[in-house]
Parts: sequence; structure tokens; C-alpha cells
Amino acid sequence: MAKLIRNGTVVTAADQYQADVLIENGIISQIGLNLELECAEIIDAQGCYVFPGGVDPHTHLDMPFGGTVTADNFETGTKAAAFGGTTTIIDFCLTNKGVPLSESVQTWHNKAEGKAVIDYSFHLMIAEINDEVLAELPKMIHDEGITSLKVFMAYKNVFQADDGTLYRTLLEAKRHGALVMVHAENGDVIDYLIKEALDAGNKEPIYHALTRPSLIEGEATGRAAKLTALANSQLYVVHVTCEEAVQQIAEARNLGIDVWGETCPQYLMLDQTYLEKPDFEGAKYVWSPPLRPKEHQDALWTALKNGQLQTLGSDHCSFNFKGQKELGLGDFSKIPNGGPCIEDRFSILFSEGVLKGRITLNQFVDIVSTRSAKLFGLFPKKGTIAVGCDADIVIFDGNAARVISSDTHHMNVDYNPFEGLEITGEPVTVLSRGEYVIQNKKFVGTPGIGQFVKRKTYPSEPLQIKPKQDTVGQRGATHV
Ligand SMILES: NC(=O)NCCC(=O)O
Ligand SMILES: [Zn+2]
Ligand SMILES: [Zn+2]
Repeated sequence: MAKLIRNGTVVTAADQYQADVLIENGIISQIGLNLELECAEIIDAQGCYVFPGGVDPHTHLDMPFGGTVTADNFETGTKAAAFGGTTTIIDFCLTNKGVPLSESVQTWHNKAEGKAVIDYSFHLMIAEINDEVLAELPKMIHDEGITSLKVFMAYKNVFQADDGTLYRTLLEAKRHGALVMVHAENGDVIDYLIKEALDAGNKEPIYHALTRPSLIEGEATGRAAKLTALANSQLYVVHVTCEEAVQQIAEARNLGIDVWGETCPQYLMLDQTYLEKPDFEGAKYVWSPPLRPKEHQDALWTALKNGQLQTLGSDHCSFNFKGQKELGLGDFSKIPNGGPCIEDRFSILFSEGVLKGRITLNQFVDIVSTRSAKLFGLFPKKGTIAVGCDADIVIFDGNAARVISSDTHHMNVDYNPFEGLEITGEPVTVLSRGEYVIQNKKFVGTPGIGQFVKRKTYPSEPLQIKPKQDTVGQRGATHV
């Protein structure tokens, strides 16, 4: 049935205006003042923002890790995402050496099909480059529409690939039109530091942070950026946590290297002291890279504001405290890495970013939705409100005050890292391709209705690269 959203304030990455939005057959068919369609169901958005649905570029659902499996699968995870205002996720498809890429991708399709309540896509992990992988890659990119490749520079003996693999992945990505993503830490050095800490009897969660210093996140980020320059390729650095990494990304971009950066709510809001909580509670705050000393938060907010970082991923990777995080009791290196954030990403950025004057409303939409849609080949189907786009829409009450808590969240996990955080702003109604998933704050969606989205190759949007104003005669350029 057609739907007509009336009286709301439409906000995109570029504009903010009063308009009605007409939806027919799951697509936005008209935007304008005083629209009429007799048979349409009216949704009154008076006093609310009408945002494009969030695009979360970084999730881990139903993922095996550290001897266990994430607490959220594609049903619980996408349901929580929808409650939070996200209508598209891109999840990481893990691969194993010696296993055909197509087999791993099929495994991920099997996890998602019949479960997802919103649309989804996959990034593809690259564990090795050999003749089989080289033969399969073009099919993955062009036929399967999986146009982003993930290389881990950490998790030695688990996911980590060496620099040669990263470099060859960058070359293949350039050739076939894919964006390479890196988890940028120095896994070899971390492995040594972990052994050293455990040998010295240092087994508490805080040593997770102390064995992964920001200096080597910066080092790995700079190394990946330089290999990108050498390969004349393109790079997206996931979960940037620290000033050193921001500096490396900014430096690369100033040189005209095609590098993009993502941060996550946990790095903007929480700090290293959380890992010192007593009774092993610090384990709830174990992410890799780790939470940093508080001063790094300012660098991350500033980078979002000035465009040195462009996106916000949730890195949703939920493990229960009871029975899962507890696997690391007595040995911090066995704590499953990651935390739940898929539901709160959108509203935290609105409340802490827009309402606290750190970013504008248009920047909010860009960071939480549009930029990821553009970088990952989903735009304009996803990531904006315009005629012809999928009607993935969030009607958002920007005045609703609430407190984040595991008592009220919808993620399938027994704690919330933002417990007690007072925020303002809440999705009221969420539409995916014109269908209600959340209606007046109640879930009304259907597992399995979410569709896999094949994505366009990189760059799907023309990159605007302009010469730096202050370096006349130099080769520096800036992406805008
Ligand atoms: N970030 C984290 O600690 N867990 C998820 C896996 C990853 O993104 O490295
Ligand atoms: Zn990672
Ligand atoms: Zn991740």
C-alpha cells in the first residue's frame, strides 16, 4: 500500500526542508509540499525528522570468534539495528585459507537468509592470495556484487594476513573495482607484547589495552596507506581509535592517496579506564583496537567534524558477559573481542554529535548513512531521500529523552557498554523499502524480508579530488 509521510522535516547529507514524502511500491515516488494520493496511508511526522535509514558499514553477526559465536545472529541483530534506525548493514564474511571464496560467501548467505529484517550486504575477508583466489575474485566482485575486501593486519595465527597479501589485495582491488578495508594494528608486535604480559603474571582485562598501544595502530595505518599509494589503489581503515591513526589518514589524504576512515561510538564515548572495572567487568569493554585514554576522543570528534574520518560503524560483535566474556577469566588474551553497538550507533551520534554541537545535522546524515552508501556502492538506492530511491526511512523524534540500558535494548546480549547514558532522540517509525519494520516504537517486521543487496564497484560515485588551497605548486590534493 502506498504511504504518504506528512509534515516532517526531511534531512539529507545536503539539505533540510519541510516536505511530504510519497512512497509507492517500496520506492520514493514524490517529494513536495501538500502531496495527495487518495489510497495512500498517511503517516504523520509532525515535529519529527525524516532521515534516510542508517547504513552500518561494519557488523559481525553469527560470527565465530575466540572459541565461541557472537550472541546476535542475523535475526536479533538486524531487529536491534532497525529499532536503532539502521536499515542496511554490511557484515563481514569470514574466509579460511584453502576454502573457496564462494563456499564462505554461501555460508554467510545461509546465516542471513530467512532471518534478516532489513537489507544487508557482505564484505569479503581475504586470508591469502593464490591462483584460486585470483580466479574467484572477479566473480565475487562483478557477479556477486561483493565489492569490498577485508584484510586483517592483526589477530596473529587467526585472521592476520601479511603485508604481501595486503599489497596484492590492493592491486587486485584496483584492477577490479573493489575497496580494500583494513583492521590496522601490528599483529606481530601485539603477539609479543601479550606473551610478555602473561609471562609477567599480568592477566587482567586492562592488559588487553596495554598490549595494543596506539602507536602501533598508527604505524599499521600508515603502512597500509603507503602500500595503497604504491599500488595506486584505495583503502578504508575500519574502527579508527586514536590520534596517531587519524594523523596517518589525514597525511595520506593530503597527498592525494585514496584513503578513508571509520570510527565507532565506543571510541568516541568510552575510554581505557573502563577496562579497569572490578570483578572482571572490564572484559565488557574489550575491543580490538582497544579503548584509548580519554584525550583521543577529541581527536576523533574533530576528525569527523573536519572530514578526516568519514563514517561511523558499529563494529557490532556481541558476546554475553556470562559464559562468553568470562572465557577470559584469568587470561585477558582469551576474552572474546568486541561489543554490542548496532542499536545505539545512530542515536548516540545524533545526541552526542548534533545536539552537543560537534557536527551539523547534515554531517550526521552523511556520517551515519550517506557516505557509507557512496563508498560501498549502495548509493543512491540507499543512503538518501530522493525520488527513485528505496524508501528506507527513519521518522525520528529529536526531543525524546531516554537512558540506554540492557533492560530496554533489543540486542541479544546481557549488557550494554553505554549503560546509563542519557541521550536525546529516538526512532519512532522505521521503513525498509516502504514496509514498516518499526511502527510507533514497536517491532512489526518479518524475519527473512531483508534482501541481500549486490553493490556497485568502486568508485561508484565520482570522487571529487581538489587541489589543496595552501600548497600551490605541490601535488597535494584533498578528497571532499
Ligand atoms: N573489534 C573487535 O574487537 N571485534 C570484532 C572483530 C574486529 O572488527 O576486529
Ligand atoms: Zn577489526
Ligand atoms: Zn569488526
